[in-house]
Amino acid sequence: MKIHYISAENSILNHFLAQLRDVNIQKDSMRFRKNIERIGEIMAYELSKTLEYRDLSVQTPLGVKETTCVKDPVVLCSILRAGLALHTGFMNFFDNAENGFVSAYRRHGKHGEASEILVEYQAAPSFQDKIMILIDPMLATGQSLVAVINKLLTEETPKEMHIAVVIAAPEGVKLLEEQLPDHIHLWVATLDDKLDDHNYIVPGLGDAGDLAYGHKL
Ligand SMILES: O=P(O)(O)OC[C@H]1O[C@H](OP(=O)(O)OP(=O)(O)O)[C@H](O)[C@@H]1O
Ligand SMILES: O=c1cc[nH]c(=O)[nH]1
Ligand SMILES: [Mg+2]
Repeated sequence: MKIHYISAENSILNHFLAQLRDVNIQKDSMRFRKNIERIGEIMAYELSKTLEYRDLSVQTPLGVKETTCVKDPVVLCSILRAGLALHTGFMNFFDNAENGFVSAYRRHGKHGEASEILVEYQAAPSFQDKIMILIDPMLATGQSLVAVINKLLTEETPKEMHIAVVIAAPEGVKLLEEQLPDHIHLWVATLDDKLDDHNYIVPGLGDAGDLAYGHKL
């Protein structure tokens, strides 16, 4: 897997990440969603630098400008729920992209123990031979992303596959490296220290889905 750590050099991205994590600022759910969206825009821009471009002639009122545009169709696909705000940020930049949505949740056993990840809902276009960007802000154990990708890749083969996450735990990065093909790109806004006993990222930010959309039952 090719891993790209976006906050390796200082930028305004760090302001948005700091606000996401801040236990007081993050209580403002509109700001929380907006900051995830802004990070999605930054990640989309960074990722766009690695894509292939084709020539384009643009007619202006005064002449013709030879320029370039993204060569291949892009499919943005996010994992519900927490992926939605990050998805909006990517969509703001890849405005012609097709869009897909999948669900992933952990089924708990009778005694509360965690079992397998179920990927049940899927509403997505074909991504055969396209640039596929899979979006989820939190990479904790990595099990949700592995389950989703294993299901998606049995159906079709994209030209390129990119995974975009905001905060990653080392445990999740390791699982993805072990389980996913080498050609996949992983884009990480920031890498944290570890997981806690409940598989939350430390220091992380808490529960991204709940902070963006409220507590679920
Ligand atoms: O790497 P993993 O250990 O699999 O965990 C990461 C998953 O957990 C979060 O979703 P969550 O299950 O909280 O759902 P939500 O978006 O509805 O809150 C997050 O958005 C990922 O999808
Ligand atoms: O820390 C975590 C781990 C998984 N999902 C979250 O929202 N936060
Ligand atoms: Mg959640």
